[in-house]
Amino acid sequence: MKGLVLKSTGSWYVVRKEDGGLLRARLRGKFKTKGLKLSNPVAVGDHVTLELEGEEGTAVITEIAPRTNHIIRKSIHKTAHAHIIASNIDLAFLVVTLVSPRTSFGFIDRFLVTAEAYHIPVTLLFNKIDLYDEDTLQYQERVRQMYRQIGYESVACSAAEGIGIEEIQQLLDQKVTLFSGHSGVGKSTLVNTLVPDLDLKTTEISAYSDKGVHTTTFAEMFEIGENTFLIDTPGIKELGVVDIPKPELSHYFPEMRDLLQSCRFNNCLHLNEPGCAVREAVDAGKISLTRYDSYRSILEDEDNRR
Ligand SMILES: Nc1nc2c(ncn2[C@@H]2O[C@H](COP(=O)(O)OP(=O)(O)OP(=O)(O)O)[C@@H](O)[C@H]2O)c(=O)[nH]1
Ligand SMILES: [Zn+2]
Repeated sequence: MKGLVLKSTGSWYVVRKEDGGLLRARLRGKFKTKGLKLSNPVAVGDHVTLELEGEEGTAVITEIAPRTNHIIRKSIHKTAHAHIIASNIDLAFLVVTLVSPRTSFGFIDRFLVTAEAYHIPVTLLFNKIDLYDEDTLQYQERVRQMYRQIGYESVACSAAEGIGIEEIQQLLDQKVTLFSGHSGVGKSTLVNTLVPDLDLKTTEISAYSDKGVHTTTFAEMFEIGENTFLIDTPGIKELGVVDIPKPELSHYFPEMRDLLQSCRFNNCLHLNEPGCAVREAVDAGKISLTRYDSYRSILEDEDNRR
């Protein structure tokens, strides 16, 4: 039998069967995870093979289908171990706001770099546009244009006033979509506007979780329509940590990627090296200074982490 993992509660998983019904499933014995040292071999979003066991309607997970992608959180205690937050993500929505609170470009660009490294397409959702004055609206247009030019689409929306909701619903359709963003940008409000009956489904699923067992749930997947799923990652604002060697960082900036062959040195970090094609593009206004600043700031952080 095949299934889709919707939720992990420690040793038990909530799995959606192909007929839409839910099952409680667990792993048996040791489970091989190719090369990766993981604290959890099975993640939300995994497609698994199951065998029914006993009379209680529970199942055992015997196999995990290869993942198209996955996002990881490094364990704080055991640095060698990583925790897979979710897998097989078709699209990530990054909810941002220009006011109340203001999302920094540093945060946005860091998210985009990580998503590039994970091979997850991102669409930016500029929420709370009902609060924008004329100047902010114009500023927003310039910001959206900047991201559009390098390949990131965006939607201007207001969860509070129901603006842009249909457009977002069309983008979600038939996909597994991850919702991210800083606290307070309106993720919950947006999700509740998009899927008014989600609370109901949440309750149904949590009835399956073990009572009295203390576990931390990192992610949960919700079925919000035919073949359409949404992943919520409570408490996780970023996409996790990816170790990107400094000379490779520019590969994850789409607007820099095409220029890299043109730098004089093939290990160019695009800082002060002579004959740097990226610097030339920045000076010529072809690469935005905002993005270049983010690039430099991420490079510096890499220094600090070592
Ligand atoms: N004016 C306005 N307020 C909004 C909008 N969307 C959300 N809010 C408000 O912003 C505040 C934060 O919204 P939440 O949905 O809780 O934000 P969140 O991103 O889920 O925050 P966390 O749960 O902390 O991650 C609430 O007071 C919402 O009512 C919007 O489109 N316009
Ligand atoms: Zn260069």
